[in-house]
Amino acid sequence: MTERAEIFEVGPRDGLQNEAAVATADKIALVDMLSDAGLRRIEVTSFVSPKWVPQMADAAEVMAGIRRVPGAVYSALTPNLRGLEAAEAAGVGAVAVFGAASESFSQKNINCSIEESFERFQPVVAAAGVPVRGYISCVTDCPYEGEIAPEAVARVAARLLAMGCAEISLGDTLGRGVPERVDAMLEAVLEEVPAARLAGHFHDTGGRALENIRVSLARGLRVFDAAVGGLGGCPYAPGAAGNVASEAVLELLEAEGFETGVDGARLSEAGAFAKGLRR
Ligand SMILES: CC(=O)SCCNC(=O)CCNC(=O)[C@H](O)C(C)(C)COP(=O)(O)OP(=O)(O)OC[C@H]1O[C@@H](n2cnc3c(N)ncnc32)[C@H](O)[C@@H]1OP(=O)(O)O
Ligand SMILES: CC(=O)CC(=O)O
Repeated sequence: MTERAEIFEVGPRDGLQNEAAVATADKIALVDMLSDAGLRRIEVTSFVSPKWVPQMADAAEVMAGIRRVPGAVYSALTPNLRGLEAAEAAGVGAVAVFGAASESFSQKNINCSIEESFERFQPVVAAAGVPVRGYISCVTDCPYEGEIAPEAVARVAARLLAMGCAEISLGDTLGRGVPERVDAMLEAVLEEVPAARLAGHFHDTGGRALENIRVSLARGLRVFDAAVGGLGGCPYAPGAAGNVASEAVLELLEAEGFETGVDGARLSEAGAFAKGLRR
């Protein structure tokens, strides 16, 4: 039997959170195209402060407008209880808390230390009526601190797992990760979290994202975050390029013999549409 691997589509959220003035109707159309392409986990938006990320201010409207395909899970970022309540009212199928392995990035992105972030996330995980994903940003490099030690990532991963996160996504936020350091980071994290509970989240600033995915596959990971059209970036990670393109990840996974359930032609159409949303 063919082994499965999954593309976790983050284009509508990570892809568009850095793009000014994308119309709500276009965000909805993009999510619908991704559903039609066969993606079964789509991160639609973020219930965050509109002062921090104004691009996601229409989160509830986007959630209300999308066509929900049976079997597909539509999720959102929720940094605190307020975000969780709004997300659940909007009918999300899953949520995500997002921390970091770098103190400076944690402060810049969510305005608190790593330890304080656990205190904020704990009630979100406890109260959530849907599965909670835990992101860790800066798993190899931080835009403010440089290289991050694998052990720092493993410590955060262990805390998120113990808290009750269903899955932990390892984010190379800056997109400067190289296979050797990604492999060392994974070796440390796998001491704390089994591969079946991990996802790889690679930006592609340095052009090594696909190699980093290969290394992750060899370590047993089978879920990879990607953004259609290679859109993306974080407002608090200056210099970071987009997420690895979903189209490129699909090509890699198919070449490696994995079944994904994604229709490449429809994904390409969604990619062309997504690229047209860039300013
Ligand atoms: C690597 C990545 O790509 S991660 C994703 C990109 N980054 C992000 O989305 C970061 C988003 N960050 C944030 O939204 C903020 O840092 C927060 C909400 C997490 C924390 O900010 P803080 O200022 O510490 O929170 P605090 O509770 O004091 O609230 C600040 C303001 O935001 C509002 N707010 C807080 N949480 C939310 C929320 N979930 N939804 C909407 N508004 C919110 C508050 O009402 C307050 O508004 P006011 O200034 O008008 O009174
Ligand atoms: C939450 C994320 O988007 C993860 C990252 O890029 O660090």
